[in-house]
Amino acid sequence: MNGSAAIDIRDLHVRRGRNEVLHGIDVQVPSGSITGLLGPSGCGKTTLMRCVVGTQIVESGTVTVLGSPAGSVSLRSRVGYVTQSPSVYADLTVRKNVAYFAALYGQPSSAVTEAVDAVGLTRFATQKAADLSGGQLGRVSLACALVARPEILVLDEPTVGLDPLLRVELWERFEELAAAGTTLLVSSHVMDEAEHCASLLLMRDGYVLAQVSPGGLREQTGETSLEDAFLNLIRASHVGSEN
Ligand SMILES: Nc1ncnc2c1ncn2[C@@H]1O[C@H](COP(=O)(O)OP(=O)(O)OP(=O)(O)O)[C@@H](O)[C@H]1O
Repeated sequence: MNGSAAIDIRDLHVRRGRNEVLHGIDVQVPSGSITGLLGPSGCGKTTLMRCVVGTQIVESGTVTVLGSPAGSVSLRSRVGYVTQSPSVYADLTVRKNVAYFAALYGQPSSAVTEAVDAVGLTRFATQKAADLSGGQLGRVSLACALVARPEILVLDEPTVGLDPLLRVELWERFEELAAAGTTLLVSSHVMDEAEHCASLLLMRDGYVLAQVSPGGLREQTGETSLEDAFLNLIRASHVGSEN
């Protein structure tokens, strides 16, 4: 990690429908490392990611990405985003889906092979996306983002529905990307995945309770399990409690 912030979020308030769902978030995401965004369903992880990629209307505050306001045209090829619902062309094969994005971003065919391999879909490269399982479709989406070789990768629950071996392999891939300088912001509600992250953003009910390393979280709470440590932090924070 080189120490500078790739993403700088200041006093961010976001409203969705009638409710404020992010309540003054202040966060700096370090470049060239993996930051895990963790918290229970509905706490605001996707909303925060949408702010980073510039697809969310914000009420107030600032989101600066690689020195520019989130959503700037200049960031389009520099920031990759993989949503929870896969967006791929059903009538194209796995390889052609990825090749399409490679062409958009001027990447060679070797990058296509590499991206398909990185998500464990080499065996399915010539299969139509329409004939894949949900988890496999998600991986095609991921390969489409990887092939562009963005400086920042924002991944919303990329390992949901994957078998344990593939999950481990994907996290290894994320670690390789971070080691090569890519900044990854990865959401999950599985605490054991937190172990792979250099920094954790622990969210609850629209607040960031802490930004801390896995080791720091253990130290701060005196717990050995990250799951227990997070619970400990939630109990201490009173966020979401009625009194
Ligand atoms: N389109 C919408 N209109 C109104 N409220 C919304 C909308 N989308 C999300 N919300 C609300 O915003 C809050 C944050 O949702 P968000 O999807 O960011 O949570 P999350 O942590 O990503 O959840 P999950 O882990 O289930 O994906 C929730 O209370 C949710 O009900």
